[in-house]
Amino acid sequence: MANRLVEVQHLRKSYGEHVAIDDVSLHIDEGETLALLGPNGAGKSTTIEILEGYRVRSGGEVRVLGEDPQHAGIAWRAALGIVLQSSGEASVATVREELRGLAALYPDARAVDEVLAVVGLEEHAGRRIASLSGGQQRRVDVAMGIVGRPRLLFLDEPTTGFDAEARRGFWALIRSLQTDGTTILLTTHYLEEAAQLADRIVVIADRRVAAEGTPATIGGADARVPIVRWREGDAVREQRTREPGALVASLAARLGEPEALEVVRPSLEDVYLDIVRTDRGMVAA
Ligand SMILES: Nc1ncnc2c1ncn2[C@@H]1O[C@H](COP(=O)(O)OP(=O)(O)OP(=O)(O)O)[C@@H](O)[C@H]1O
Repeated sequence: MANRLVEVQHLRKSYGEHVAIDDVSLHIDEGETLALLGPNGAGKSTTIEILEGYRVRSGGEVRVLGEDPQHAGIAWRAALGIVLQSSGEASVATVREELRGLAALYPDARAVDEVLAVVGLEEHAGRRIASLSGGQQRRVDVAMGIVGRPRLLFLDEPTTGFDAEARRGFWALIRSLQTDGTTILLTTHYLEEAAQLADRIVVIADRRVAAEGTPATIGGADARVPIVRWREGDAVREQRTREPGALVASLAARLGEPEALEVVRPSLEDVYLDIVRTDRGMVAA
């Protein structure tokens, strides 16, 4: 049976009168990457920071690496890698100095040069962190999260501010950590990122888990039914069908070459938006 590194049951957190999360249950098995998705303010950072031991929960059960984060000690913390949503003040130390200092605190740290190469910061190793661009500073955050060779890595919106090429590079980095067996909890607003990296996805909306599944199955089979779209006179027509080929053939028989014909398979982003809108009681577009 898979080794469960994270187990959350009926988690609840309120800030005074305001209930931020009401009933969140999820788990992560060793070696898995779980993406936690949800609209702004849904409670993703709150959930992650409770798992990291930075916030005190109001109710429910939480086990991370077998311990309750509220009472876990320094050895437990050394097994975690944490990339917070914002890193706060940028250090005046150089990238290499900062990583060396941090690596010295861990029992089995990665070599600093290896980490610099992996996050693509070799050429900037001698620069002060405060002088780097936003995307480069984010890579430093990721480097600091992985230098201790964590068993469990928390990535809270890690690629915000990355350009498209840097984001692809980051995905390659995460894949290499996955190959090494690192277990990862990721939050992101980039649905393509979740589709690329996650083994499983949990969507939080309206303070609860609204959906759970793999990138290919979340939202149910009906959410993936292809849409055939074409123009007929002035009107754009569309029809959802499990047999798009047959529909296209019948359109071609009736109309000749149909204008503006396309067959669209809903992306994870389409499915996610349906889940979130349905949860808010809105009619899915
Ligand atoms: N320290 C705090 N005090 C009061 N309310 C808070 C605090 N931290 C978060 N909240 C509230 O709790 C809710 C959940 O916030 P959280 O930051 O966990 O959401 P999120 O899903 O991470 O959002 P985003 O995608 O915007 O980062 C929000 O309504 C937020 O305003």
